[in-house]
Amino acid sequence: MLEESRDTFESWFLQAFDVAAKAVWTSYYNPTLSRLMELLPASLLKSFDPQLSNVLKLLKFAETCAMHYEKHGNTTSHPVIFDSLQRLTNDQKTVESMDILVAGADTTASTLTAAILHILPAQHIREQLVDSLKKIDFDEKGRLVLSELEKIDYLVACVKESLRIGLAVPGRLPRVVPDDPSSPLIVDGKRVPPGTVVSMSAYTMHFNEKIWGLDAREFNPSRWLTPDAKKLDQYLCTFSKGPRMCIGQNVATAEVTIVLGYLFKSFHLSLPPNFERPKMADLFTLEYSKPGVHVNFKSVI
Ligand code: HEM
Repeated sequence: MLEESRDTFESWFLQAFDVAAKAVWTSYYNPTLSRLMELLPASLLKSFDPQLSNVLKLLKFAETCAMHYEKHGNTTSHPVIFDSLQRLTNDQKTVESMDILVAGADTTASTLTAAILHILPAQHIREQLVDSLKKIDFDEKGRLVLSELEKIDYLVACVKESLRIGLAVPGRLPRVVPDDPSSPLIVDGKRVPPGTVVSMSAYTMHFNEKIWGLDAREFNPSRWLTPDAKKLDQYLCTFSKGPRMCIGQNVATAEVTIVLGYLFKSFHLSLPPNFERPKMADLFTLEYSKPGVHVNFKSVI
């Protein structure tokens, strides 16, 4: 993917995400249209919108991954997701593969964009982060070890604050109230009938001043370093909560920790003088307008 374009991060893979993301609200609010599209053959769909061919290519890619496992089994030295999906039909395996590809890419990228956007203009935060990273060194293979990075409190605080303010999935996540008389859903003293669709959002939770204080909308990693900061963890719902919460949350947190650690240890990063903040749009995941965030890199070594 990185090799596809020399000067930009454009790739068919990411274009497929853009098209799929834009279709999310159509399928939410116009389920009949999205059901109709499911019935149409791929060739016809492509003639409606040529960009859809990248989504179909992504689906094909997911199918190839699932079929590769079917034919060869696990060819790696570690467990893979398909080991746990053996009860599913081939179509279901393809959809699960697609789910993981889509769920894990833009969300993590969006969180890192938020981190860069907030850390670079705030000199005191940037300097404190760079300073905190002096506690560790690259290993003999030039890598930063995750378990060592996780011991750097200020980096961990920056990661948590990026997950909070970046809220890569900002909107409401619907749930159906179960029919369980032993544990009815009571809100403000009123019983919500079973079958009702209810939802809450990371957006309302993460900007609630009663929880985070008057600076709820500011990027302030230090809020995670106070003596009673542990209690804030329960209000961080970037990955949702409960049985359907994100299965990739540990991978995502590790990725953000490693990338921030690596970037701020290896480079002097700065925003160009004519920098303009990209616009944000809630397309189920939080997307930033093109061309994204341009950053000046200067090697530390
Ligand atoms: C910062 C990065 C990420 C964020 C903010 C995020 C957020 C979320 C949220 C809020 C949900 C719940 C959706 C709902 O309740 O309807 C979810 C589900 C999911 N996420 Fe993530 N995610 C991230 C990274 C990842 C990664 C790296 C993977 C895979 C490697 C992943 C795989 C999944 C899957 C498969 C689900 C569906 C789980 C289910 O329905 O049981 N996510 N994610």
